[in-house]
Amino acid sequence: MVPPLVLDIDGTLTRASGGIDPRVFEALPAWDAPVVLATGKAFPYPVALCHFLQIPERVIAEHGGVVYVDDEVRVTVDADRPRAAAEAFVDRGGDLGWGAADTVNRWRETEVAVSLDADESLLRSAAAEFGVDVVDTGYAYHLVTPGVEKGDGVRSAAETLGYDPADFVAVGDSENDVSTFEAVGESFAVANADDRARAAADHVTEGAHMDGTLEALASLR
Ligand SMILES: O=C(O)COP(=O)(O)O
Ligand SMILES: [Mg+2]
Repeated sequence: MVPPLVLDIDGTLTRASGGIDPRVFEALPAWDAPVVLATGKAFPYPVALCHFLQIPERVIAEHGGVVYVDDEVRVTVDADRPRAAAEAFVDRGGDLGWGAADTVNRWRETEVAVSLDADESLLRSAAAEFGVDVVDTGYAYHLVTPGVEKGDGVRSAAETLGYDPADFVAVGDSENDVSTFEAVGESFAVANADDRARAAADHVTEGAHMDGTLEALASLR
């Protein structure tokens, strides 16, 4: 019997050059236990990935701001403080960095993502003023209300699915996966992971990105 999984997306199910690794389309539908996607991305992105993978929609989005498992959606926080911080950042000349349509934030319900090209010190000072955390995923900065973490989403998703969080095995790559690693029974950081994720994980894979994730999954079979 294989364990249920919590999988990060960016850096974990992607290729080094970005974009989903096509091997995901074999590995995840074939996994014989629940798979929960836990990401910093806005809610529709992991839902769409589940949809196109043809797996049940089990999603922790926006770092735990939105948890969606078994037809139950929980929005755990509002976006007021992150949006106020983002507005102050923009008023002072900052640029979120996603263009006019801003599809990165357009459907985001609980936080605001900012391009890594942004002026980091301007962003951090606006965030500090509004009491908002800046989470650096390696793919974007996220303005997040303190206390919102993927790990809480993992506990809530596990409960809905009728599992103990410790039954889950997680794979991830960055500081936004540390709370996931703390919530589950066993954790893998892929080789491209940042220092915080590596330090928090039970194992660090030899392979990077999806190679590392497949290595972790093989060790569980
Ligand atoms: O959206 C991001 O910045 C990172 O997303 P991830 O949590 O799936 O790695
Ligand atoms: Mg990631």
